[in-house]
Amino acid sequence: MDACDHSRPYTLLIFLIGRLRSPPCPASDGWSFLRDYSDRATNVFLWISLIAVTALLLKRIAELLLLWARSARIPGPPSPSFFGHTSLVSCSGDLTGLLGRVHEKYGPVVKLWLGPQPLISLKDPTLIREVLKDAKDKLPSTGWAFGLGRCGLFSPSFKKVQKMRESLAMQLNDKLLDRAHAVPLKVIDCVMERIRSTMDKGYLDCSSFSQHMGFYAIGALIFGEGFLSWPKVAIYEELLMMIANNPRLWASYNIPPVWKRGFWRYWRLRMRLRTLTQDIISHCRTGKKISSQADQRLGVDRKHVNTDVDDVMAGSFLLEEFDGHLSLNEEPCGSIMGVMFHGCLTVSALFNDILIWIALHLDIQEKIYSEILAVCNGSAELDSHNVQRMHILLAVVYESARLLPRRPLLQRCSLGHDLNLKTGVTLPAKALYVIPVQLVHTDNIIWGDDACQFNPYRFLSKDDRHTDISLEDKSDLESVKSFTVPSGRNKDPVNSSFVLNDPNDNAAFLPFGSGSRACIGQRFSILSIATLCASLLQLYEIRIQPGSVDNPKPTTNTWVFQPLPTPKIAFVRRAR
Ligand code: HEM
Repeated sequence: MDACDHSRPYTLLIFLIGRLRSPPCPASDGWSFLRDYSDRATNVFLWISLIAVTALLLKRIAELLLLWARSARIPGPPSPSFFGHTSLVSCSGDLTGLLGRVHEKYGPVVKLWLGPQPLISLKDPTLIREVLKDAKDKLPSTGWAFGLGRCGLFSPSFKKVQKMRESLAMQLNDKLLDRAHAVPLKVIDCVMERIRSTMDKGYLDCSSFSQHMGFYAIGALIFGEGFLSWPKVAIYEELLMMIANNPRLWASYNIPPVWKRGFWRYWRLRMRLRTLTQDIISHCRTGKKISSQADQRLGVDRKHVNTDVDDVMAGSFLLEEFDGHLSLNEEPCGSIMGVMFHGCLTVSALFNDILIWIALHLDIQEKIYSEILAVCNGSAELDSHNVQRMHILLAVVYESARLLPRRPLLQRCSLGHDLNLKTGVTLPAKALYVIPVQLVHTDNIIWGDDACQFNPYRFLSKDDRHTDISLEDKSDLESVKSFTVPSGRNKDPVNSSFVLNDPNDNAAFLPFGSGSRACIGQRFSILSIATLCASLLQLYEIRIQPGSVDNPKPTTNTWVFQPLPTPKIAFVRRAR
């Protein structure tokens, strides 16, 4: 037996105290103790890690089993393998079509398995409204979609976005739309200038023209009109679109695919975009500071000023809103770039669809033109108030948004608690809920037999009867063409004949989502798109260039409306 064994310290502390009190025992040097000690410490650490990882795994397995047991009651096709329907979903490449077939067989609430994760799809409008109201979270995505970094406004957790959503929505819906012009006149001038310069050469590519309009409208909304005269605006547009056209590739990776060369190219573009965004932000801030200093010097109280200057600066108040909500660990440009991407892509896509629809339906285009003349009553002034009275035009915007929703699937999740629906169905917490918007938007039971056709009249009702008007009832709409004003009662020529139904009253109208996470830009987008359309139609007829697409008529398959072809369009100046 070792002579010093009886006094061998067990912990490092006792060892150090022992060393201080008495000289080291010659038979056991300090090193062997330290070696022994580090072995024991490593063992303890490994054991603790093993127990912690096992506990976490067991907890996760227990949660999955519970989720599995709760979801098992929801109807759906049996899971073919351990991986569930994952391969079916990825092989078909058309989740909406797959959900359509499953809904047809199993009813309005169905379940598929994505590995151990249940995906619950809902197709009934009443249930959809309930779920979109109560399920406030979204499942976290990889966040690599645009490589924006932490982006507060589009964060999955409702708690994190709630405040920012509310105040931005207030700015957009109340303050901004109260202004005379939802889209600054300067944006409209820029667009007209582009048409003038391009039309000398011939035809315009519809999608790139719409992209340009969307970019200017959203840029001016966020940064103010100073955005339009910013010297780097063209490079910014090019970069933004280069990144935006590539998102799906990077969105599919859970970790950044650093081993791919394309990723680094994407990374460099994204860094350049971020630098440019910071540049425009400081450009706007400086402009704003200069203007408010000038106000102070001149003793101007902005609240009581209603001039063009006020309009010029008003747009960039959204920037202050963003500033106020940024937390310390958030990337400063994340939310702004998020809105830039989302706003530009959605607004330009909807605008593109509207141009094509009205170019394909010249009769409707003419009716809108008559409506514009009637509402403006000879004046060229198109303010927001006037545009809100253009019911056919607004109905065309709604119908275009309905037929080709930009988000074919809405997703939600309830992180905290199960959802007990009024019908008695319980949706388990942490499952992924999806709404196949395209299926709902093309459902004949909800929208009638012409669900897949372009019929803006479905959003209009006769003033006295308030019933939906379908294509067959078109004769009823002749009065819209002539805009006869009934004597004495109502001097508003359009409202006297027809009323525009609020599309959001219909739970199946979901191009902007619905409920607690609905799009906060809906009102702004509709009004600004309608204003841009009315400004164009006031001066030009929009025509499709013959032969620019093989088949200009859009098609539908069983479940899904196919994207519209992208034709070349011509702007034919109207005779005055
Ligand atoms: C035609 C234009 C637009 C369309 C079709 C559109 C559509 C959508 C859709 C479908 C959603 C998801 C809603 C849901 O899950 O229920 C959404 C979310 C959102 N939209 Fe839009 N959007 C448009 C324009 C805009 C604009 C101009 C802004 C801002 C200025 C904006 C801001 C947002 C924000 C912040 C969210 C996230 C809401 C959240 O997660 O809480 N959108 N949008």
